Amino acid sequence: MARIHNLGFPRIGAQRELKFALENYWAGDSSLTDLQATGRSLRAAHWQRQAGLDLVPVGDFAWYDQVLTMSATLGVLPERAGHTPGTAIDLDTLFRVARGRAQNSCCGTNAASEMTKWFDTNYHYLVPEFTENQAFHLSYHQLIEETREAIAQGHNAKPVLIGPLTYLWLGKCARPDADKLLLLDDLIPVYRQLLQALRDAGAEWVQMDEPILSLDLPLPWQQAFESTYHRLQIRGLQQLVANYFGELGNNLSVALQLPVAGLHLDAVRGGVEIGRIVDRLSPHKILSLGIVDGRNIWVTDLEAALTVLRPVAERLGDQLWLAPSCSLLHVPVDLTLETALPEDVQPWLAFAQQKLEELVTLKAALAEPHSPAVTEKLKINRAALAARRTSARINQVDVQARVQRLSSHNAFRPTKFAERNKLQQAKFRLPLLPTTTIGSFPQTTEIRKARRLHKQGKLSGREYAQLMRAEIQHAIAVQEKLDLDVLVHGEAERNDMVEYFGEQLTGFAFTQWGWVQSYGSRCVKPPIIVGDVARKQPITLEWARYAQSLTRKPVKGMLTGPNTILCWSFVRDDQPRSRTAQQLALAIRDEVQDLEAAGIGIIQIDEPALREGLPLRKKDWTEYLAWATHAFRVCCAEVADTTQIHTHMCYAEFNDIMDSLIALDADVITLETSRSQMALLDAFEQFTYPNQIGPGVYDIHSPNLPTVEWIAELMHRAAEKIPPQQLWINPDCGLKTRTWPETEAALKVMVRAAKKLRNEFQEQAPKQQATDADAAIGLEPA
Ligand SMILES: CN1c2c(nc(N)[nH]c2=O)NC[C@@H]1CNc1ccc(C(=O)N[C@@H](CCC(=O)N[C@@H](CCC(=O)N[C@@H](CCC(=O)O)C(=O)O)C(=O)O)C(=O)O)cc1
Ligand SMILES: N[C@@H](CCS)C(=O)O
Ligand SMILES: [Zn+2]
Repeated sequence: MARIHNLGFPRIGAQRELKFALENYWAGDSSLTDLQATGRSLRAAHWQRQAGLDLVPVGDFAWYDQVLTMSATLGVLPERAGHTPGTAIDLDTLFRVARGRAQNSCCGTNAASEMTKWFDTNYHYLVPEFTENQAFHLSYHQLIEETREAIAQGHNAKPVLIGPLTYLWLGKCARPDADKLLLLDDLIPVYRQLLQALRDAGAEWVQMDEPILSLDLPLPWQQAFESTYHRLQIRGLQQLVANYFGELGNNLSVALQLPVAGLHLDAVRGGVEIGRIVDRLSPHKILSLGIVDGRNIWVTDLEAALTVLRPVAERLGDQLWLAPSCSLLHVPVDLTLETALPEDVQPWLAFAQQKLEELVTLKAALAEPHSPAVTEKLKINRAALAARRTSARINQVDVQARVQRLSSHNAFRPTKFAERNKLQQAKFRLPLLPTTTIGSFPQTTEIRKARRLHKQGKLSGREYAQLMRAEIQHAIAVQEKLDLDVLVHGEAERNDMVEYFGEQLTGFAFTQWGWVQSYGSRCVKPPIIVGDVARKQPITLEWARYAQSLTRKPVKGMLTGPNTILCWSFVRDDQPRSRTAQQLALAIRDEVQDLEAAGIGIIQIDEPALREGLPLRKKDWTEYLAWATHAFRVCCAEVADTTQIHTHMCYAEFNDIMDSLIALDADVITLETSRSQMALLDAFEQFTYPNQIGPGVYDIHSPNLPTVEWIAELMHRAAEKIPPQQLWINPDCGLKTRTWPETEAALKVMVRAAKKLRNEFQEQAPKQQATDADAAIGLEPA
């Protein structure tokens, strides 16, 4: 009989219990003992929820991030966080690595570790930092202790580890050209030590996550797999190597030849490979099929799944395991908590809990296909799928016709940037190195409370709008006082940059408890794209108009781009993503045009998820980038030459998509660059990026205050790569997670640095160059 297991359960808690426990602890409002008690009770509850499975995961619980836990386990923490190599690690050290340490603490400041996207998800991990002579030591025992904890509670515990090759791949070396594979020899003995300890704690199986098997790997990395896993064999412990997020592709032979007891495949994204793998699987090896989608929230088509599974079960018998395609970290916990979803939509959905129940049904259906319970479950599933297929909620003929008309033109702005730039400079008359921010200002407790009361009906629409207008007024006043050049309204009215837009569009559904961890204690509640998308009414217009009415300086209109709405929502799976992106683009275009007509001359269309949406395999890039950049251009192709379009991106590497960034043809792009100390700009230099760039000059995730000297240093580095006439000065990203005092203090420093640099750059420039530059930025020649 097939066995069922899970790759990972969401740790944050159905009601974000871990988030609140962490934030209380960090604020000094609760003790470490309280925090640990919350952790223990969440783990126990989550294992209990999974008790119907044959094996439950351990190690999916992390205090901040599972990659950080692995780094701590292996003793790979930066010394600046107070870690002495070779010594045991405590939770506070872990948090210092993740969050940095503010200036006012007793021991100076330290920068947080860099955070970046976990494959193509909206989850962010902390990048392991390898030193020149990195040594590894088993330094942190959370996984071992939790394995004992689960076993003591009567569970068949399967510890989950990030495999050594994926772990190395995710990290960065002090010397960027260093060969990380050289670290393997020292790393493997510590993995062995860990595996032995897990076996001694009572584990029979471990899951070694190696999702880099979904990537195009260089040959030495492919070759390293077999010998690594040979060296990791431990008597009495069976290993399941798990690949997810894609097909194995040209890593298929590598995976099949691994000297391990089992292999997990992402059968949702890599379903085409099942036949080939079953045919070549060594006898006695376990094949775990990730048949239930761990990345989306639609119910599984159980009949279709069984059609795939039956012949495999026939061939493999007990050696077949069933699982979700990947960890359920990326979906909300429990659909049964939802009380406000449309009645017809609810049966179409499955969250983590329901996905595990689907596995139970699939197992039963393979074992006893004709049992009344199975027949009933399949009947309910069929009915849900049929109702969704034929629902009137899905189709809007006029939206589809509009998209149809769109597909034929490429949506480039007719006038070249160089010409637009002159016109825009003449209009806005901005100084050299204009200053701006990325959009959001602090989302204070008062703002969130007001929104909660409004949602509960305890604060009227008028009262709520009044409070939000007061926030806008405050944000504008602060920015004027700081003497920023291009202002923003501050996004006070938005719960989230994606959910907020979804709420104003047709075709979306929303959850109350559908929280998914984004990083650390921060969560998002992705809206669900159920049907065709269109704008119901203007979305941001009144807020933007109000903000602009308060100042003579330009206020940027602030929109979320179609690709980002797509990536950060749960998307429909009944049409190509590209078509949904086109529908979203038309909706955003309507908003852009309304803003322009209302006199908003600068409009930012955020696309931080453009890079995240990139397929993991290069062969799929061209097609994606063509439709994604097209969707962006659709939003702004028809604005006047004098309307300045900004875009913003964060948490991404851009080297490999520079052509596409250029193809967006935004007048200004603002980027997160401070943590890489402007290294991200190398690609912009190399490709002679033609338009304007605002490289982020300070990290908004840290409460650490930047200094004028540090910002000046970064901007000097930027100016070595990009002519100063093309540069803006801004923070890395939005300021919603900061407090007002931190925000004002940091921006004050930023503006001071900008003024200092302006003088410097203007003095340094040779006369002729200065004249050209002045003309380019709209100043009268001297
Ligand atoms: C830019 N980023 C974003 C990503 N994805 C998005 N969908 N949105 C993004 O902005 N991915 C990449 C990055 C990730 N960065 C962040 C940064 C900050 C957060 C964050 O702060 N999340 C909040 C939740 C935000 C939200 O939706 N708020 C709602 C509901 C607030 C709430 O919890 N209400 C409570 C009551 C609170 C009270 O009374 O004080 C309740 O309803 O019970 C809102 O503002 O209305 C978080 O708290 O984690 C996320 C990603
Ligand atoms: N405008 C958004 C972008 C975040 S990526 C903000 O400022 O929060
Ligand atoms: Zn950002």
